Amino acid sequence: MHTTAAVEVAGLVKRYGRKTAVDGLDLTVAHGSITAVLGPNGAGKTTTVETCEGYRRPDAGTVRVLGLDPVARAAELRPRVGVMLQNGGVYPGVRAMEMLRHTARLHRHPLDVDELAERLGLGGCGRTPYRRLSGGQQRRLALAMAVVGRPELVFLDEPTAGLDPQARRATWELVSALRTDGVTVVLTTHHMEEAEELADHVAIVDAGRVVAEGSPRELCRGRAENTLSFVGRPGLDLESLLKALPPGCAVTEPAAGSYRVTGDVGPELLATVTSWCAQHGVLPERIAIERQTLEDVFLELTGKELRG
Ligand SMILES: Nc1ncnc2c1ncn2[C@@H]1O[C@H](COP(=O)(O)OP(=O)(O)OP(=O)(O)O)[C@@H](O)[C@H]1O
Repeated sequence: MHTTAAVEVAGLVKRYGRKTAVDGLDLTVAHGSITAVLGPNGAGKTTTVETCEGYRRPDAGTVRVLGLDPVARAAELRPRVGVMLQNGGVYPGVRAMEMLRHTARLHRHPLDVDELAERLGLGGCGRTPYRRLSGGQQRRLALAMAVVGRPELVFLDEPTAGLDPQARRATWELVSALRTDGVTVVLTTHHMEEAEELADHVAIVDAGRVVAEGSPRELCRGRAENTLSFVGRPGLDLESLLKALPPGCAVTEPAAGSYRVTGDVGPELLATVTSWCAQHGVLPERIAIERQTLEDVFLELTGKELRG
């Protein structure tokens, strides 16, 4: 059992000159989980991740990674933490597989390099110099380098930016497999469906702070826009239906015979409503479900206008 979190960020402040990039950010990442950090351009995601990686010193607040200070204990953390930077960090003339083999040799028990390359679709470009790889190939190589040493924790900064659908799928499978192996993953992304598909925990960052967090379902749950509607005979006993529903739900009949249930709309709620209908001899027609997606929640929290 772990007694501390894999990553603990408390009150982090980071400034570049007069610009405050991170402004009192708190984040706790549980061991063995996948945490997605979302936020508009310039929200402070990369700065936060780079501080956790030990590349930047906090101006205020504390950062602990696997219980250690990432700057002071960088040497201890290096073999335990995998890092995928947004921009390569690879010498441009080096061939892809040479780079991966070199990185593998720095670790005691690396993954099988050829298998990993094959899995990420890098098999065909192993002899290509880094600078001639496509943007997507460079990202996949960076991902391979981050995980080849079997780290306990990996930071992935926009791992699927610019990837085609197949490569994105392969990346998702690799990230899921890391969780199965007990690896903790922290990733930043602009793809809401990526966070919904992969993340156990999502932190939405805006203007250098976490403005909302929770599982994707928690973040979308319980909003007025989550509704289940159906049509039945007019004048159903709304109080009786409400009693059957979990706490936090509401039922209305906005027009005669037209019903609206709001709350945590999921499979359980649908089953409860239809079973109540069956018990009361009602055949619900035109059942429709509307749920807020993570993207709706994100836009609601961070605004719809473009940021500079
Ligand atoms: N080295 C730097 N020097 C000066 N300002 C910087 C530097 N790096 C980042 N910034 C500024 O700090 C703010 C946060 O940047 P950061 O890269 O952390 O955001 P981000 O959320 O990762 O954005 P994106 O989604 O565009 O990658 C931005 O306003 C950016 O312009």
